[in-house]
Amino acid sequence: MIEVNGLTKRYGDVLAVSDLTFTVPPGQVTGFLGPNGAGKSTTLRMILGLTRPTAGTTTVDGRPFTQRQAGLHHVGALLDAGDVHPGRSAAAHLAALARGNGLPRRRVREVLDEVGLAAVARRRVGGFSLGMRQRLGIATALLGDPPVLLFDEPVNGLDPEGVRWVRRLFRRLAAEGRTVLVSSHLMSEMQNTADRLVVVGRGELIAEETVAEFAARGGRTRVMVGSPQPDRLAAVLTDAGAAVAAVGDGGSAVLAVTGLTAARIGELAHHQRIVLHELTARTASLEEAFMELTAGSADYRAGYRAGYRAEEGR
Ligand SMILES: Nc1ncnc2c1ncn2[C@@H]1O[C@H](COP(=O)(O)OP(=O)(O)OP(=O)(O)O)[C@@H](O)[C@H]1O
Repeated sequence: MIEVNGLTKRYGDVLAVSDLTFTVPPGQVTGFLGPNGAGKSTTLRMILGLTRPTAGTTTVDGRPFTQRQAGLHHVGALLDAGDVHPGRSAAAHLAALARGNGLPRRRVREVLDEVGLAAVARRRVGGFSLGMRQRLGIATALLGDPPVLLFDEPVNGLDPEGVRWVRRLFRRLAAEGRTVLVSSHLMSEMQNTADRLVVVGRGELIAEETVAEFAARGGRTRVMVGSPQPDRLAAVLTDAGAAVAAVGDGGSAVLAVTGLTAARIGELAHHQRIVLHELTARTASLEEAFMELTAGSADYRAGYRAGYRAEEGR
């Protein structure tokens, strides 16, 4: 179990992490999601005691990680896959870590097998692809057979087969009762892997919930409405309580409307004698729900009043 309490990190004017509180329970995969720069890496580094918090605390199984004597036995982490001496072989890199942490030599062979690098164990890491480096980073995290595992963007550089493999690995580690925290900036990577999500944006906690709860949020429907009279229509719909955003770039204006059914929008338009060219209900994907959540969907209403808020794509 990882507990993060009121965690804050300031770099000069930048508030990288702001009063963050969440827990990561054992036996589950927790996705740590947020756009680039949201503060995920900084948080992981603070959990590991590599970065000192400006305020707040983090504990691993009840104690600050820095108070743990045998680090790799307690927490395994993949932070930066590039952080390996390029002249060393994968086996030599892992053997040095095993020695330094009092781990049996056989663990090197076991984790190399586990991550599929046994055949290239003697090759210099400098010649490894990004995907192979990620696998080596995962092997390093597994080396001490720890109950708590942190992975920072582990899927970067992996091919589709690698992505499937890493998903199965995380699920198995959680099924063994371990605490697994995996950061990503893509919802699509997490929706088939994680049980729970901790979502951050601009250093702040946005949501902490199960993927099922998040999916319910993602299942929200919005209605795409095309009209040659978008300004009047948008005013009518916002007055009726809807959130309205403009979609696309010119041509026939299309509004993305949430908070009213397609039938109600049609009735309102008819009542106000506003012409409609399109009226289509769309269910948002989880990725869209995530983007909307992290972009601050509350801006939609204000966004319309200040002029349309342009959205990309549909
Ligand atoms: N050592 C540092 N000095 C100054 N600013 C930093 C430092 N480390 C991080 N930051 C800033 O803190 C913020 C959060 O960065 P962080 O790397 O934790 O985010 P992230 O969610 O991991 O993003 P990414 O997915 O891009 O890695 C960013 O604005 C970043 O520029």
